[in-house]
Amino acid sequence: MTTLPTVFITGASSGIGATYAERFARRGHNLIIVARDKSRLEALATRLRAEHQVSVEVLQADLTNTAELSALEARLRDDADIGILINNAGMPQAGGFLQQSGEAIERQITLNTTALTRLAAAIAPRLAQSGTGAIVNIGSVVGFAPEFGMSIYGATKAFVLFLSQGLSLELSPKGVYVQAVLPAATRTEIWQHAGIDVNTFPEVMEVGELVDAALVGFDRRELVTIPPLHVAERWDALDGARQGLMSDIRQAHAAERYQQQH
Ligand SMILES: NC(=O)C1=CN([C@@H]2O[C@H](COP(=O)(O)OP(=O)(O)OC[C@H]3O[C@@H](n4cnc5c(N)ncnc54)[C@H](OP(=O)(O)O)[C@@H]3O)[C@@H](O)[C@H]2O)C=CC1
Ligand SMILES: CC(=O)[C@H](N)C(=O)O
Repeated sequence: MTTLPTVFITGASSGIGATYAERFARRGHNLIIVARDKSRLEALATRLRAEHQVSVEVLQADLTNTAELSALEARLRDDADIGILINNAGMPQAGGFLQQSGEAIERQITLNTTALTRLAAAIAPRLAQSGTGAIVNIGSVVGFAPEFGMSIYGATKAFVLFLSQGLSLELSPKGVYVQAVLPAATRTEIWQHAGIDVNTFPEVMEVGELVDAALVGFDRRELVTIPPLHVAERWDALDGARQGLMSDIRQAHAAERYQQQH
């Protein structure tokens, strides 16, 4: 019987989520794995139970379905064994802004931001109450890069970073660790869903390397983990510039360049 917290992982039927499941099972954590494809989840669960002697529960859910999301929220609120949430499920954007239907936009924003936020909100009060636990949100370097031409996807990932920074400020004083993980191109099925041949990219990270690096950041209790960023000071400079900008915001008057010329 393990005393380690149970890890609740969304989007665990493939790619980064399935790899997190494998890595946490290897560390001896019991798991709750969530996605729409039940047979893939069951196959993963069977393998992890056999290889690592951990308990793995499968929850089939579409996170864009309000009733199914509500059931997951209730579980996160009530199950005191769950101490780590890996908010990983996400979908890419196929095509540019002009190619998006209203339904596709809503689905992507719902999955990548609303569901992620609601699941974090469901578990956070219990973790804050107990003064322990972790929330890991999977963003993307695309959230830094409007130049990449994935405006909606990138905006959802910028949201994930902002939310994680805000949650960390609010929750870390209460003992809850929040991590934003920002991968760049990683070899998973997401690229097929985006209609992009990942083999045409000059560089792609293997998913095991990505998750192992993210877990190094997790173990260090790092707030923002960007495995493909080789010069860590770049992030420090960006965040420092943001804070510098805020220190130059003066609320009483418009800046001189916006003053009417008389
Ligand atoms: N691979 C990459 O290059 C990068 C990925 N990321 C992010 O990493 C995360 C994981 O993606 P990745 O592993 O690459 O992609 P995959 O497509 O391999 O995995 C996506 C996972 O999300 C699940 N999922 C998709 N839609 C829903 C839904 N409506 N409800 C519940 N689960 C859903 C899928 O399962 P199912 O279909 O069974 O529901 C699957 O398990 C995403 O948030 C992605 O944006 C960030 C940067 C780079
Ligand atoms: C399809 C993508 O854009 C990818 N998931 C990424 O975030 O780099």
